[in-house]
Order: sequence, then C-alpha cells, then structure tokens
Amino acid sequence: MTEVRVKICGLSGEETLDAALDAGADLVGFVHFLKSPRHVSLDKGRRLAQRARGRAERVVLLVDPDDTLLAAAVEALDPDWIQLHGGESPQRIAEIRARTGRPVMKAVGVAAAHDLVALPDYAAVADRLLLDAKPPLGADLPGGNGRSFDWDILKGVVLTSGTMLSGGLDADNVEEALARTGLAAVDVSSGVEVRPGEKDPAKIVAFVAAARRRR
Ligand SMILES: O=C(O)c1ccccc1NCC(=O)[C@H](O)[C@H](O)COP(=O)(O)O
Repeated sequence: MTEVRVKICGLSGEETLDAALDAGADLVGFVHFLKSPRHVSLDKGRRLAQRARGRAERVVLLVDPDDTLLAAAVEALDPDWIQLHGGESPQRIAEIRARTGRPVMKAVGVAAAHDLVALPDYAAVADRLLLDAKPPLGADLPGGNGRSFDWDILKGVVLTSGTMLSGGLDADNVEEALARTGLAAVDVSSGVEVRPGEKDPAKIVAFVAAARRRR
C-alpha cells in the first residue's frame, strides 16, 4: 500500500506551519478568503509560502477567484497548487489552469450519492479532486466547517488517483476514514484546531502520525 499523503489546510502562523512541516505534511494550505477565520493576506501568504518552499507542496485556497485575484495570488505565493473551493465550473477550471500554468485541485462538496455525478466532469479538467462535506445551508464558509459526510457513499465509486478525502477528519477518525474509503490522501483543518482559525501543533503532529499509521 502507498504512503498516505497528508495536507494540513488553513495554516496562518509560522509556529503551526513549522509544526506541519516538521511532522512531515506533504501539502500545506493557505486560505485567502476574507470571511474565513483562517484568511491570510497575500503578503502573509507570501511569507508563509516562502518558509515552506522545498519542504512541502504549497497550496493557495481561493473561492471563485476573478482573474485579477488569481494573478495576484500566484505572484505572491508562487503556489505548487491552486485549490478552488467555490462554485467554479469545469470550464472555469480549465481556464484557470491554462491562465496560470499551475495544477488545480477542485474541491467538490458531498452530502449524498447524487453529488458524485459531477465528479467525471471535474476529473476531466482538474489535476486533483478533493472530496469535502457540503457546507450546511446558509453557512459563511464553503469549507473548513468540521463536518464529515457518509464515507460509505464512496463504496464502489471509481475515483481518480490522488483524490483527497476531507471534511471533519481528526486524529481519532482518520484511520477509519482511510480504511472505509480506500483513499490514500487526506486533508484537515478544524480537526487540528483548538478553535476556528487557531491551529494546535500537538494536534497536527497527532493527525499526521495517525494518517501515516495506515499504509
Ligand atoms: O478553511 C476555511 O476556512 C475555508 C474557507 C473557505 C473555503 C474553504 C475552506 N477550507 C477548505 C479546506 O481545505 C478544509 O481543509 C476542508 O474543507 C476540511 O475542513 P475541516 O472539515 O474543517 O477539516
């Protein structure tokens, strides 16, 4: 079995970024979305991304970005990945890939089996898919809500290689989530926090260790 890939998302400070890097996270995510408690300015994102260069893949997370924001985010963070966490269409994803020359990870919200119908169209244009729990109706945030979806929905579904599982994961449930879905890549935000936006180094270490127990 291949080693599980781990992404820690919503890092906004040097200390917790270092904890993720030292714990061996494969990807580190920086959220640029004003409504988020994990929002980092482009200047802060630039500094954090520089700090992580060469130690993990750097991901900038954007929600329905226009071309001006995209260009500014790419210039500032020089990301290895652009994660799109809004209502971007497959056509817009193809445009963003072409415009930026960066690989794109598309987050798809899942609540029920019918949400998986969208996956082939996204898989055709995105470099990677990230399956996240759909946010509750009227939520401020399209992700980072600490909710999980019924992993058994994925049983028998053929997913593209590298697909990441996300939503409500933590050190206590990540092994079971990996076992039940058969996926080999996970993403976490709330599950390594003490409160929204405040990451906990000890929880980051515990999460990476728990995910890696599953090989
Ligand atoms: O984390 C945020 O604040 C956020 C804001 C806007 C769009 C997406 C956001 N997070 C997306 C992530 O990548 C999270 O890691 C993912 O949704 C899982 O979150 P959680 O359930 O809190 O672990």
